[in-house]
Amino acid sequence: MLFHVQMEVRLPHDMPAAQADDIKTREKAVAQEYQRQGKWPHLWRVAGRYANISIIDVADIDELHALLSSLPLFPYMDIRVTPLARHPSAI
Ligand SMILES: O=C(O)C[C@H]1C=CC(=O)O1
Repeated sequence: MLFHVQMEVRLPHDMPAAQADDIKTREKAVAQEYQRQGKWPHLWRVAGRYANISIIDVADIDELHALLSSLPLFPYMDIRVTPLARHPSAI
């Protein structure tokens, strides 16, 4: 199943820089592992915002939730999910 996912990162302004850097380093490793597994085929930065638009390819909504909630930045992200169905005109 494909999901369009928009993630907006909102780190607390008073979070120490070292803690933020550690979370971002761990986030990158986890996100890249999901990409290697083929579960995260698209990851795009939204220009001008600390946000991304992603396509996630997983078996079902429970796996999607497990993936998203495993991300180190999960507690600091506003996440919007749109399930995608095949368009009848798509070739
Ligand atoms: O930077 C972001 O958009 C947030 C998050 C999503 C993947 C990743 O590596 O970081």
